[in-house]
Amino acid sequence: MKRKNDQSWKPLAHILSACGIPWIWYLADFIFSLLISMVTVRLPQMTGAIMQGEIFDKGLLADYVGITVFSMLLAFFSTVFGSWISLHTDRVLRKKIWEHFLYLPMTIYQTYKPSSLISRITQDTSGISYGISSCIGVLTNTWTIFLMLKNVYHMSPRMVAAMAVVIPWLILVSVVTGRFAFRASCRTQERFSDFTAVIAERLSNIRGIRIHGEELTELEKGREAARRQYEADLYQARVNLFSQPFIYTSEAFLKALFLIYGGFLISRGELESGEFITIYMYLEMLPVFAIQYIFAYQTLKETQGASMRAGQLLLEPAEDLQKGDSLETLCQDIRFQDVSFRYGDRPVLSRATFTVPAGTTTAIVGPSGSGKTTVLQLLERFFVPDEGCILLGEKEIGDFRLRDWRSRFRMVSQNSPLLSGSLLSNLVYGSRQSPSEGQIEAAARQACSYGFICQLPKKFQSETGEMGNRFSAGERQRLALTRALAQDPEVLLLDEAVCHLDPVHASEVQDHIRDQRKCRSCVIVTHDMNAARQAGHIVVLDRGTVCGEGDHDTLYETCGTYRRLYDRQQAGNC
Ligand SMILES: Nc1ncnc2c1ncn2[C@@H]1O[C@H](COP(=O)(O)OP(=O)(O)OP(=O)(O)O)[C@@H](O)[C@H]1O
Repeated sequence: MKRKNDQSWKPLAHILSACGIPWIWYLADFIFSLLISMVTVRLPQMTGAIMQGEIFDKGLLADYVGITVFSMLLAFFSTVFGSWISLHTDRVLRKKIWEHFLYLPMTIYQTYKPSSLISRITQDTSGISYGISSCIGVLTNTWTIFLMLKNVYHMSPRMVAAMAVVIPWLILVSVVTGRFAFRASCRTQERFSDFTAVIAERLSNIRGIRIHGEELTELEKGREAARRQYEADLYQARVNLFSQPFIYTSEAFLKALFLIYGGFLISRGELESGEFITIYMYLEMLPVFAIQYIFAYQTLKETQGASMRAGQLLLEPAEDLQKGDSLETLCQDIRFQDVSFRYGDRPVLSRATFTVPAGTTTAIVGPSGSGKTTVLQLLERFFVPDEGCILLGEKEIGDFRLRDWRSRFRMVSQNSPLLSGSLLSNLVYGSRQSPSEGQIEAAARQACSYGFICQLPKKFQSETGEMGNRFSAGERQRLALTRALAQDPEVLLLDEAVCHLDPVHASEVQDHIRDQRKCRSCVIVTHDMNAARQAGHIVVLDRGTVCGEGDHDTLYETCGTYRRLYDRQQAGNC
């Protein structure tokens, strides 16, 4: 990962080229702006002519009024059109970034806190569209200045030469203030995303805060994040404050230079008074353009800052769900062969070798933290082994099309969050062909959720609340099981899938699942040794290594870890 303050333009360039920005509309806006420029340059010329004595020329006066009204109308439409394009660009960028987020590999979510990514979509996009508009403004200004200089050249070539003197000063001011603006923008973006992350994480876990009575601690954390945000905002304000003297000095410098020099040329008879008025009106405009240049450079640097993290994420390759061989069915054994895996620098699995036989229930048992859930994550291909390989028959599972592969599995985990929406929308979530009402009802009966769903006033149309928080953990687990069973996957992955259920419901659900398991492969991760005992095949993990594999009787005889886990639970049950 690159340094956060790396002032590279690559992420911005990537965003601009890859996100489907509506360039054709920007081109139209640009052409529109050029038209405005031509009118803007024409008006001072007409004013000069009128002041030079052509006040009684009715045609000129009518033209003057007409062009003034026309320029106002153009400016109005240009503003409306420009705002619309910016809003449209925001929408396009948000869509693209969201799409990319959905397909980023899970390893990226190991690196970035998901909640810190929120502002990449909500805030940074506006900075980028604003930057594009500023660039168009710069091009239009350049064109306007060119037209002005051309007109001034016809009136007095010496004035044009005088104008050229201030350009290096403008460049210097732009570069110096722009670099500070870039740093300030990076800092503000980072702090804003940290602040968002802190608040988002706390709000989604508000119950936990109340349960533990940690309101004061969290208040302090929120305050700290707000303080850091305040510091960054203050820095940005200081940069703006520091820029102002530079910017206004350039304006004063420009005006003074031209006025003095213009007056000098008039006194020598090298310039007409009407021409002087035209040039003076241009002079009045020039500092405004100069300031726009300076701010445009600043804005561009801010845009660079805003695009840095969103762009870097867009540069991360997304998972390709379509690449690889198609997979009709999973009717072969899956074999882990010398698989080693680490989260960052934390080793989790070490040369793990075992088999998940097809059409059988495999239980993965072992002490807490031994790597059981990680095995399921590797099976789902959320991660890839660092060493070794996972084979389906003779082929590496990475060779199969990811979309095909994942569609064969359905996982129910310890925490089975639902998405906000109706119960029904959650139960059909992820199914390629929506299960029929009958299938859903049958699955709900097997997962023991049918009873409590029927008691809800709106039954299957009931709202689930954020992350399903209108249901208890046990109910959420039963709903997650209902969803998995209704979708009838080839392989069920159950990670402590009944751990939140009371013993009656747990054993009822387990009985139903056991009946189901007869016709499909199932991998269960469990601390319930009685449930594990009933599995056809058991894998024992201890601190990331496989220390036993086989059925209950064999393992009880040969594997010390298994025997200890089993005996201790039986003793606890007595
Ligand atoms: N996303 C992660 N990032 C870093 N380390 C992780 C991550 N997930 C798990 N770990 C670590 O990897 C190890 C194995 O975790 P895993 O969840 O696979 O264990 P487990 O056997 O399923 O544990 P449990 O029985 O407690 O659910 C643990 O030490 C855990 O702290």
